[in-house]
Amino acid sequence: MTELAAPLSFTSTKMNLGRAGTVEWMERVILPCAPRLARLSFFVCLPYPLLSTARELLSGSGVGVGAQNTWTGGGNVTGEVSPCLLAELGCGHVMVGHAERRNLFGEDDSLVARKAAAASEAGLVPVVCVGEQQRVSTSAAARHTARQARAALENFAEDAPVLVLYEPGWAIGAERGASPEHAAEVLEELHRVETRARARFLYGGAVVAGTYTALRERGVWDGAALGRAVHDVGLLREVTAEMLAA
Ligand SMILES: O=C[C@H](O)COP(=O)(O)O
Repeated sequence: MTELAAPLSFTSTKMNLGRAGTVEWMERVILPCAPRLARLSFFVCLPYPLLSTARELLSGSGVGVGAQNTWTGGGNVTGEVSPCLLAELGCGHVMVGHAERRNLFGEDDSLVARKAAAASEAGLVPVVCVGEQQRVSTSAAARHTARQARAALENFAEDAPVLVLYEPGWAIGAERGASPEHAAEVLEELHRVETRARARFLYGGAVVAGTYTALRERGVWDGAALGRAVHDVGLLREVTAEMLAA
């Protein structure tokens, strides 16, 4: 069994906070929790225009900065942001293939694969997001998710680090996330198709205190992505304490 010293965690603010809101949130929630967040190798994925501000604010805190999306390289693509620029701006990670991008912009596995490869070549760690959009049976979810991961990482460098985030679309913002049993079966399938030594597996979707422990009891999860759990300092302390103790 693969064991990690401490689980990994991150969050994405999506488009929910402007500049002032992001600064306020970081000062009120992230910086006070920074010592424990650093133990979780925590990073925040932000809209492009806020990356430099965040880098400055979080400098020396141990909390990293990541992007929510990227493109497949550089060149003449109006309106996109290359992974090389993200690396230059100090990002360590970039999300690719989030459920919302697949849903709203029709991003498919082939595009996600090209983005992941380009991100990795630029020195970023891609967070490859996979998961069923609608509620389906556990076996169907496992097959679907494993197929997405296989396609996204088919030509990915064998020795490069990658985070695979299982985040079922239906669990995002839902009252409850996937049951540990459901997630465990999906994870098992993900481990079967993705065997790179430096691949790490995270769960996301309605994560609360207790989620990570319940998942860990049923499989080798390397961490969890936090959404609503990062809105409030008390909640974040609770969830991260539980993760560090798991
Ligand atoms: O994109 C997914 C979110 O980060 C999950 O958010 P949530 O934990 O509030 O459901």
